[in-house]
Formats: sequence, structure tokens, C-alpha cells
Amino acid sequence: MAPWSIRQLTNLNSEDIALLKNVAAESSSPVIVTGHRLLVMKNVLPKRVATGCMSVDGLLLGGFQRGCLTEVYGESGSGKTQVAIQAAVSNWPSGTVYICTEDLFPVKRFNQISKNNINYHPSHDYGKSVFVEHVTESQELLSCIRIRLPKLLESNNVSLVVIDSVAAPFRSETTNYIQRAEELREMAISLLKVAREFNLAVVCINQVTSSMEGTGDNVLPSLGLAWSNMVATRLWLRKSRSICLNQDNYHHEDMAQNMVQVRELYVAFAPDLPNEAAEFIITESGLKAIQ
Ligand SMILES: Nc1ncnc2c1ncn2[C@@H]1O[C@H](COP(=O)(O)OP(=O)(O)OP(=O)(O)O)[C@@H](O)[C@H]1O
Repeated sequence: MAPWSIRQLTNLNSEDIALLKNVAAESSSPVIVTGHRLLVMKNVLPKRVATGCMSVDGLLLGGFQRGCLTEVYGESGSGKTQVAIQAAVSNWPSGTVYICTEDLFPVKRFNQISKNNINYHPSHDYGKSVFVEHVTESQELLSCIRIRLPKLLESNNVSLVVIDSVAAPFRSETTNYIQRAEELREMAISLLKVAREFNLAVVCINQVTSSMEGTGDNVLPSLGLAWSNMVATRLWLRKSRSICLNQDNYHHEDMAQNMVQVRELYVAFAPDLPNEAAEFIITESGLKAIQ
């Protein structure tokens, strides 16, 4: 039996202590259980991580599902990063791990959305709950997910992991397609393990190639069958129509000005969601549902 002690955790009841004793008995090494892990073990955390946009959360029955992989794909500029940043802000005080593989983390935009968050208070340090990592190569990304990520999750309260974007490290090294497929499969397996063990929502952002853009329902992210089989939910982001809005985001057909681009998040595949879409706009303060 591994040595165990209960430090820092307070207000444990007899049920919690019995659960911790069982965990320690089954483990061959010392056990570190944070308050968050205890909640995971007791299975009392909400099953989804909110995106912070009313219409999208309505469609997704509360947000991104924990314990599995969600792929968000769409053409450049469709709003994939905005959705992820908004979810990171809405997830506060719970943490987000944001792994950037292409562009740097958009700090300015994150701060802008944070300050406009409905629960914003000057004393809240939103930045402290976001752990940013930049990796550009596939092996580096794999090692980050397998080694550094679990270590970080052991000692921090995190409920969302974002990879922006998932294909970029593999795109630059595409000479060996078999190796690429194998690495993608390994990455998906490692991400799924982390998602299950720590009860996290893992959101993988994926671009569609320019030749695929605008081809209607045939637009598909292509990372191979092995990868596709690991993804539980696939969401397609696209620009749809333009509309006129007044300052309160109310739709007015007769307004000649303030034309705004509407975006649509469509459930391309999910075991528990209908193939429907939610509309939203992107404003300075983040994603907003249309009234
Ligand atoms: N402050 C802002 N106010 C209003 N709209 C904004 C603001 N910042 C970004 N946007 C909108 O978000 C769009 C960019 O979205 P985003 O960066 O999420 O796209 P993406 O799908 O991640 O693209 P890529 O694949 O190229 O990274 C911009 O084109 C703009 O329309």
C-alpha cells in the first residue's frame, strides 16, 4: 500500500476518506489528490465545459463534452480560435491548457474578451488560469501531451485543453504518410487518455484546406481514418449570411447599416447531439447569440 496523507484538502467526509483510501490501496506510488481530482473521482463535476455563447451552449447541451475529443474545423477566419478563447474565459476559475502550434496565443484578444465577460471583476486574474504552450513539431507535441501535460494536470485545476491547430505540426512533415498517420493515432490515444483520466474537454482545432473551402456539405477535415475514429464530436464552423443588427444585437431587417457577419456552428457528428446548427456573431466582447 502506498503511503498516503491528507494535507490541504479540508471538509472531507467519511465517504471521501474511504474513496481516497481505496485509491491509495490500488496505487503502487504515492498519491496526490487535489480537490479537483477528488471531484473527478466522485464524478460530480458538470459533464460539459461551456463555450460562453448562449446559442452554441444550447446546441451542445451545455458545451464541450468532458472525457472525449471534440474537433472544431472550418476555413480560415471562420472563428475557431475565437470559440476556443471564449470557452477559456468562460471556464474561469477552472483552468485551460492552450497548446499553440501555428500562431502565438492571442493575449490581447483574450484580455479583451475577459474584460467583457459577464462575471468580470478587476480582481480576477483570468490569465493565471490559462497555461500556454507553443510547439511546432509533431514529436514535440506528442511529448508535450504524454509527459508535460499530465504533470501539469496533476497539480492544477484544469477542465479544458485546446490544441490550435492539430494538423499544423503534421503538415510540415508530410513526406512519410504512414508515419504521419501513426503519429496522429498516437496523439489521439494520448489525448483521449488525458481527457478520461482528468475528466477534461479536449478541443482540437483543425483547418480545412483552401481547395475544400466553400464546397458546401462536402467540406471535411482530413487527418485520416484512425484520427477520425478517435474524435467523438465533430463541429463545423462557417460564415453564413450577413445581417443588420442594432447595438443590443437585435436583428432588424430594415436597418441599412451595421451589417454583421453571422457564423454557424454545425454538429457534423456527435453521438448525443442532433445534426443542427447554432448561429452567433463575433463582437469586440466575444461570441454573441443573435436575439
Ligand atoms: N475584436 C474583434 N471584434 C470583432 N470581430 C473580431 C474581433 N477579433 C476577431 N474577430 C473576428 O474573428 C475572425 C477571426 O477568427 P479566428 O481567428 O477565430 O479564425 P480562425 O477560424 O481561427 O482562423 P485561422 O484558421 O486562420 O486561425 C476575424 O476575421 C474577425 O471577423
